Amino acid sequence: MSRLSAEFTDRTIEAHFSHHLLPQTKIQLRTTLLFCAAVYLVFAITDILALGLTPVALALFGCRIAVAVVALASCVTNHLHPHSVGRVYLTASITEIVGMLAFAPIVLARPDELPWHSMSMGLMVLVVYLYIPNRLVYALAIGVISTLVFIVMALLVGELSGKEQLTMVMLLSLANCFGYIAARRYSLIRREEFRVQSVLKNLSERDPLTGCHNRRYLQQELLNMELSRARRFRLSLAVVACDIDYFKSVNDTYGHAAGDRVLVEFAALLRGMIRENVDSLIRFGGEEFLLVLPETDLAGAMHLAERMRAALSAAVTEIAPGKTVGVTASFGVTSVNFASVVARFPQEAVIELADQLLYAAKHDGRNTVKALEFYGRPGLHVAARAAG
Ligand SMILES: Nc1nc2c(ncn2[C@@H]2O[C@H](COP(=O)(O)OP(=O)(O)OP(=O)(O)O)[C@@H](O)[C@H]2O)c(=O)[nH]1
Repeated sequence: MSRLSAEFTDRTIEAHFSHHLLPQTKIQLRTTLLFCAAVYLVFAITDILALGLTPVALALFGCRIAVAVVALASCVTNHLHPHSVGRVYLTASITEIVGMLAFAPIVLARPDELPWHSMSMGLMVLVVYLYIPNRLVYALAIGVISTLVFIVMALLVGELSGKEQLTMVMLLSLANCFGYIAARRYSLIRREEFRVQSVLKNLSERDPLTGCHNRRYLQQELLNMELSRARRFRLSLAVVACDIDYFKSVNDTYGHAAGDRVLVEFAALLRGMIRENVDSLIRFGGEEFLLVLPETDLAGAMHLAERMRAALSAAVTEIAPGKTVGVTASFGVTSVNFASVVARFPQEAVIELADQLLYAAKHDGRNTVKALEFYGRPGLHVAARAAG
């Protein structure tokens, strides 16, 4: 993580983190902006008390209304673009800048009350760092620049003694320092929590040897999610079960470490042939893997399985310098087309069929692909029929 900006140095991880927090961030932004806008308007009372109901006080009220309108527009923009993280930061920054700009005429119109204005400025700076959700670097830039502008203005128009000027500068500098340090600490803690959560999630969902998803993830999340999606949009979903042939003899002949190497290479070969972020590869157990292929019909899945089978039988794994081993695999392929299948069935039924086909391929001499389409009948009757 970057020490200055308190963000992940890897932009992809940072984007993932921001999207993960987006719903919470938006609620926080809306609440804070509306609250700050209300406070800004209520403080018009101080203008009227200081200046009376004069045109200047009314002009200042206009500035306050402008801040409230920008805050409201920010909330509406974020509501209309629910998935944009960039827009959240942009609207937060614009509102902060407008809020700071609108403070300038108030200070200029009421120069006698500079100590109070300094206090308000300190509070506004803390709000920028700690309460309005924004990137820390933007908050830092807005906090520091507006503080400098305020100090210059105060020195030019105010009639503070040297001692008071020094106190004001010190207090506002401290507000910036404490605001930045606290916001940075908070930002780092939240990212560390996210990192730990991601590591734990990864550990519970992935197989440590091959990096593939594990059976638990398949059964508790993935398959259910993909089946529901395919059913909702009336799409095809294919499942391919594959298992290395005579894998026990690899272990027995070359040792367990060589067997592990073969498993890793096998998984890498399968992973290299599927669509990134669309298809999923699961280590189902031992040397058996499962592929879940959304929007894929039986012919497409069979074609892919056949390409995988051929690629594997042509490949070799280096298990020691200069020593290679070649393996083959058997494949069971099934697909369900929700454009025609309306019956509900337990998710295990698709895996069971792919598994049965895999063992049929083993019986048929191994290094082969067996495929059947899976379909259901009304009344929860589930059956399978051969493709084509
Ligand atoms: N090296 C290694 N071996 C494993 C792992 N998981 C399971 N195995 C081995 O995989 C082998 C599976 O053997 P079998 O179920 O008899 O299957 P096979 O020898 O591949 O025979 P067929 O599947 O019938 O072609 C066993 O020897 C297991 O110990 C693993 O993570 N690493």
